[in-house]
Amino acid sequence: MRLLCDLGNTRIKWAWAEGATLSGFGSGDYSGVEAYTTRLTGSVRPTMIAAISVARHRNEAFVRFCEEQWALAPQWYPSLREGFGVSSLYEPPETLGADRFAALAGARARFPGQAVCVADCGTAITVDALDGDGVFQGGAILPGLSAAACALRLIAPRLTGSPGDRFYAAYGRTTQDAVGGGLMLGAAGAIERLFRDQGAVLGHDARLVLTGGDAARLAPYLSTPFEHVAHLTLEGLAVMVS
Ligand SMILES: Nc1ncnc2c1ncn2[C@@H]1O[C@H](COP(=O)(O)OP(=O)(O)O)[C@@H](O)[C@H]1O
Ligand SMILES: CC(C)(COP(=O)(O)O)[C@@H](O)C(=O)NCCC(=O)O
Ligand SMILES: [K+]
Repeated sequence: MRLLCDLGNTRIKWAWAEGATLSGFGSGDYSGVEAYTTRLTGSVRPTMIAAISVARHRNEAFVRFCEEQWALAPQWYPSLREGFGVSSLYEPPETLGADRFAALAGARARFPGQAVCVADCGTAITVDALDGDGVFQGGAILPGLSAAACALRLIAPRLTGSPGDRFYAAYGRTTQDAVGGGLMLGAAGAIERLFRDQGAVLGHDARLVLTGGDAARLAPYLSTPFEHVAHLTLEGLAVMVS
């Protein structure tokens, strides 16, 4: 079995792949001595390790871990101009985050021939336009929920706390609720606006797909129809290795 890993800025996510079939999904953060390693230690030896990373400073410890655990070096999958059904208009194409490219490859495989807007709600939120011919038309990057909360706290220390798991209205009556509503509705509104404007290059039958660590938390705030695909980036990486 292959081990697929996605090193994001907040967390590493992984899955085991047998062909296109994924199982054993896991995730871990980078706290302590790279806390994720305790969850992967003792796993069966993968036949190969495929990885993408947008957190270059985490790569060295990851490579060392793979070497010590399984005597294997991960194979890295960067963004391409062309490949796996995706043709990228990003300039230069290799500067597109590898997670964004993999998610597009995942979208192409899951929804062949269809226009898809991929909203990946992680450390950053990326909203990417993939047309029905597989052309990546471009996208947008904005702060993710935790990043936005953290930035507010840093610059305006009275704005403590970060959004919890309950539903926030647009009319918060405490600082906490006002920040919670602003962050959640702001992010959801931004995704919907970007999706709407991407209609100009995607056509109006495009589908909206949400993925990433905050997708489930943002889902109740969207009024546009969408699909939640929890592991789209790893699905794309599975396509890229097979
Ligand atoms: N167990 C968790 N640990 C850390 N963040 C989590 C967790 N579950 C959900 N999140 C949320 O998911 C976001 C990170 O999403 P993720 O897609 O893993 O990001 P990245 O790919 O940038 O590392 C965080 O900003 C946080 O709000
Ligand atoms: C935009 C990102 C920071 C998102 O990363 P993430 O939130 O998944 O950690 C990452 O895809 C990245 O570093 N991209 C490189 C810049 C670009 O895509 O233009
Ligand atoms: K990501």
